[in-house]
Amino acid sequence: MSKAPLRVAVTGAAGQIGYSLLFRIAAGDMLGKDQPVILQLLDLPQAQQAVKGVMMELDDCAFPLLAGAVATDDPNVAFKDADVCLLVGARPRSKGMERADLLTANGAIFTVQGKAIAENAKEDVKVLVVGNPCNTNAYIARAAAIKVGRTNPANYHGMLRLDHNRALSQLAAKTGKPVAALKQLVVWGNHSPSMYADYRFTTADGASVKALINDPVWNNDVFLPTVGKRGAAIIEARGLSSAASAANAAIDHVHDWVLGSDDWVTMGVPSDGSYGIPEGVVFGFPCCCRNGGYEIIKGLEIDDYSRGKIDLTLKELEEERAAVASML
Ligand SMILES: NC(=O)C1=CN([C@@H]2O[C@H](COP(=O)(O)OP(=O)(O)OC[C@H]3O[C@@H](n4cnc5c(N)ncnc54)[C@H](O)[C@@H]3O)[C@@H](O)[C@H]2O)C=CC1
Ligand SMILES: O=C([O-])CC(=O)C(=O)O
Repeated sequence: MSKAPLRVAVTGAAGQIGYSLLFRIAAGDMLGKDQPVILQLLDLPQAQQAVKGVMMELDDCAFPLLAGAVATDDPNVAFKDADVCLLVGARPRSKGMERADLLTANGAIFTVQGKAIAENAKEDVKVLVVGNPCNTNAYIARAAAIKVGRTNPANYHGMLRLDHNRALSQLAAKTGKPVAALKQLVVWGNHSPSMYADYRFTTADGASVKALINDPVWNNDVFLPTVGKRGAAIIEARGLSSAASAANAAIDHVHDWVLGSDDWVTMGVPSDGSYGIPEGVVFGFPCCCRNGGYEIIKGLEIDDYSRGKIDLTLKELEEERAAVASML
């Protein structure tokens, strides 16, 4: 017997990431090849015609798993009974624009959407914020949702998976090992150049990647800036932000959260106080997923270098948090 469809709400459905994301969700890449889905697409009134066009193309793919699709400009309709919400819609950073400028522009959007999710979605809804600045937008949506109650505050995430995947790829190139051989990577902190991609625990076919590379100068001067500034490098090259790789990372994040992971995955999750990160701050942590839930991996040793990096990215998040405090 086929499974009952799950409802997936996607905001910013007419945007670039939306265009890379929706077809893969409908093809079963996110929730499984046996899991029917209903897409609930939210975008601004002026983008509704474009969303209709995307829906026409979804029709034309004749996806066997696509059990329905609706388009709306009303968050209460988009999030109704949603099992998963992907909050992609936001004002994207354009060439030369600072992330800080995005904070106020996006704060209002995520207050409204957090409230609408808490009032309308399933009680165990899983929410992933992609729209930047995604950690703080997730923090805002979670704060608005907590005021309503009903949903699980632990289920409001920000997306660090693109940073994780970028770091994996750089490490594979450096070590000459296939991506699939690399295990136990973590990217701590904010989805911004301040993030700290940490391969001290990473193994390649069981061997220590840190020992294989054995090059702290490369780590500090090449690896971390390359991963941290990759988004800006893509914008510089394409004139547009990274859409296909961001969509891929969103699919990876939700896929592993729902279906489980056999390796560590980096997720931007509300801190439970682990590693000295204040409770509630949405922070990139090493996680493992099972039975539809996730856990922060505890007890990893934090050396002085790492503590410095983690504190730096936390400081940035604390500043973002202070900047939006009056909106909450
Ligand atoms: N976390 C991550 O790793 C990454 C995040 N991003 C972020 O994702 C976001 C989306 O990027 P793109 O798809 O390239 O942008 P885009 O500009 O192509 O699309 C954004 C869409 O969101 C819609 N939108 C704006 N406000 C909305 C609202 N209040 N409700 C619903 N829809 C709304 C717009 O009408 C547009 O269709 C940006 O904030 C970008 O910075 C991009 C890449 C990676
Ligand atoms: O800065 C942006 O808008 C794009 C982004 O987050 C990334 O590619 O990491």
